[in-house]
Amino acid sequence: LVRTALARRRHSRCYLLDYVCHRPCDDRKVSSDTVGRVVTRNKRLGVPEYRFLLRVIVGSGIGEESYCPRNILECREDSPTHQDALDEMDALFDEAIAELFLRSGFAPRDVDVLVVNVSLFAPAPSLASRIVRRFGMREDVAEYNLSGMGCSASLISLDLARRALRTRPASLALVVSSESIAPSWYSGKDKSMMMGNCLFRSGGSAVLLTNNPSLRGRAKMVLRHLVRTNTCADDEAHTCALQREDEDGHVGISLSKDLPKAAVRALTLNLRRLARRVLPVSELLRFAAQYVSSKLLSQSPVQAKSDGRLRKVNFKTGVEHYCLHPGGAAVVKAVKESLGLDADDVEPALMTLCRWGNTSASSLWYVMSYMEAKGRLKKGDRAFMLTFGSGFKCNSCVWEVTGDMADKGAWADCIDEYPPPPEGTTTNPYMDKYSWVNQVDALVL
Ligand SMILES: CC(C)(COP(=O)(O)OP(=O)(O)OC[C@H]1O[C@@H](n2cnc3c(N)ncnc32)[C@H](O)[C@@H]1OP(=O)(O)O)[C@@H](O)C(=O)NCCC(=O)NCCSC(=O)CC(=O)O
Repeated sequence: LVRTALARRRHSRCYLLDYVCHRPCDDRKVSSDTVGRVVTRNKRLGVPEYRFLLRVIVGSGIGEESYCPRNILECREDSPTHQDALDEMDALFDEAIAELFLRSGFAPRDVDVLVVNVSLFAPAPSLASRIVRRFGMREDVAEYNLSGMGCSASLISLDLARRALRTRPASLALVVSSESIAPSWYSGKDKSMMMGNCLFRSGGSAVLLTNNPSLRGRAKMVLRHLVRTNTCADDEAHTCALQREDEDGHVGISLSKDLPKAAVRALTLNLRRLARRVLPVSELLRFAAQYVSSKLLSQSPVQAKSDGRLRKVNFKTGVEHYCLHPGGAAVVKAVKESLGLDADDVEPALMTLCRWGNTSASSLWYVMSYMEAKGRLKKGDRAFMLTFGSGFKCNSCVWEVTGDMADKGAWADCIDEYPPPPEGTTTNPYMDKYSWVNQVDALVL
């Protein structure tokens, strides 16, 4: 009985064997010139919208090297075809999944579980079926396809994959996360919906997991905890990232100004459940003692707020690295403040925004890859992954590094260029080219 229990426990572990972040072809890069052309050919927009877009894209910190689908480069953002959406996905499959098999030495027929998440594109047959066919996977592969689950879906897929593995001893799972940008360009002039065009870019990730104890020695990390939280029942939270039509009938994703606030609320709920599993007893006791003493002293909320330590656990006692969803500069800043992090902790998320943009569900794997490429992840370290997504959802997990993590991955040719020199010593390419919109009289154009 003991032996069976131990074997079951061993097989319930979830190891990360390897992962690949998609690097689209160089000719799909979105330079500031490209953005200028896309914006000015939209005849619905005028100087007030140009000024807004300039402010948002400069504030987002996105550089010159993120990627978009070909239909946008070919001036067809307003009339995408079904094939455009399929092409964007196929480019991810053919590059990232193929590289993952090549690097890991596993064959497509070794895969027992396949989970795919892409929010805004759900063709029939599914994208999961498309991958099975494209790579010639086995007839009995358990395939799952998730859509409409937003930017936090990669951890939902991870959760699904690890649960599916539990019923299949010594198996392999492939998790593919992406977002479909090709059919999702917003052409109207509602500010909350124009923001998405500035933030979201093409990307994707392919992640190989196993519960096979004999592969433990080849694993990069082991999954220690995963917690999923949603605030979907709250109206404000539910509508803060919402696909809808504007008043002229243009469809897009509207992002509310309250989104960072909703993210912090969902994060608080998530941490309530995660903290007790991750933090050392000494930190939990310290927090409990301070909480009780602040209650006994009937400390006013103002006093309590002025000394953040009274109210917050020190998360750094439980994890060393922060792999935060790069939803936008304001989202990263809100998380930084509520977790008491420093500039080093949020650098991987901000650099991911700068180089790749917000690639939705796959974003956090680019953040992990940045940390790995910088040589930050050492054996025994724990990395906290935190995602937010429409719903509203906050999902998090903690990995422990068990193997060598020294791959430069998608950052191979550029990791030394990040972080760029501090603001003030360089100029923003968008400001350089388009600051004139802040000077011209709206009536002149
Ligand atoms: C866009 C920004 C980078 C801009 O930052 P800045 O510091 O430069 O400036 P700022 O915040 O003052 O905003 C600049 C101008 O935009 C306006 N503004 C800001 N947010 C807005 C919104 N949601 N809707 C409409 N307008 C908005 C401000 O009022 C201001 O206009 P004015 O000058 O007129 O006052 C930041 O605001 C940001 O990161 N916002 C959060 C983005 C977000 O929601 N990301 C989540 C994506 S969803 C996701 O990742 C998950 C998922 O989809 O599932």
